[in-house]
Amino acid sequence: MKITITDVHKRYGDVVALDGPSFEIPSGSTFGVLGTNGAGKTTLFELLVGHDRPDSGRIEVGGVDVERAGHRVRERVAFLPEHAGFPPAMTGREVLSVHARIRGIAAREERIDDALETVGLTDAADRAVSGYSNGMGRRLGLASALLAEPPVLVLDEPTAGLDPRGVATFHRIIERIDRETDATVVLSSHVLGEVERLCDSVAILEDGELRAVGSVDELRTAGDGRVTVAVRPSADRDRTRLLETAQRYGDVTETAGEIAVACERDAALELCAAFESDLVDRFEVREPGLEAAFHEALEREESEPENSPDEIAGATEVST
Ligand SMILES: Nc1ncnc2c1ncn2[C@@H]1O[C@H](COP(=O)(O)OP(=O)(O)OP(=O)(O)O)[C@@H](O)[C@H]1O
Repeated sequence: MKITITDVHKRYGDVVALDGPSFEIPSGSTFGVLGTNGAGKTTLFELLVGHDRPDSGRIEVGGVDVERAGHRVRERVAFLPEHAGFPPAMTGREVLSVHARIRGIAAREERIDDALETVGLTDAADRAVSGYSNGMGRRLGLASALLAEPPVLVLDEPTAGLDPRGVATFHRIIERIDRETDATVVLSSHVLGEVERLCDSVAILEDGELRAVGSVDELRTAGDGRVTVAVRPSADRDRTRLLETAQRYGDVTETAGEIAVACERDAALELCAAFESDLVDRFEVREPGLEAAFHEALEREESEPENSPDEIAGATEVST
């Protein structure tokens, strides 16, 4: 089901949470909403699922205005909020049973079994939720969202706070939903690698404004095309020499012991040759990706002089 967002504005007192983004989310796609902290992602989702109303502008799901649809929007859109809590003494199955009854879902037992199976909680279904891990709790929230077999599924930072195994499990579930259903999945994330892996298309928000929108491939290639050469020094004492070499070829950043050089593709080959191999422990050439496109989209639109690229990068909590 296609989603159309048109010139949506939302303020909370003096804070402008959304400042007129307009874009379309194609039917059946997996769509990522990326943005720095406070960019307006959750606000957009709250409006999209009908929990709140825009001050102006319009959001349509399958041609129906969300505001006018009122509570009937729930027939079209299911939501996994960032923080979902459940009564700890209930079992997972009991939680879903209550949710299904509240929503008037037919063939409840069958739907509950299907949802539990999709999120991999069949074996834990009859255990109390108090004994669930963080990841299991998130998966139970997703199962609840799936009960109504919604044409649109909105997931607010579905993997935030999960350990790597929990993240991988969640990715597999989303990929399965993508493969096996026609649902349009809209998710937000700070993790660019996750969006790159799961999503067909992406919108980048900052300060409530749309900075970029398009398919992941389009945004990747819209970047400056530079590759990143990443190396780890064999020993800490070799860092300075490697840094001196790297700086002759491109823009250098250092994180967690890794030296990363963003440079032209031709320069990358020369740089690889210039590094003295015995000084380098690990060596990798990374193709341009969404991360570069993301930073570029934010920097291109940067208008406030106090928002230096460093500050923006520092505020994004970006990881790959
Ligand atoms: N209920 C509210 N009352 C007041 N201000 C709010 C409220 N909800 C959001 N805001 C403000 O609106 C702006 C957008 O917030 P929002 O939560 O939508 O951003 P976000 O992109 O989801 O951020 P994060 O990645 O940190 O979750 C922020 O400045 C936030 O402080």
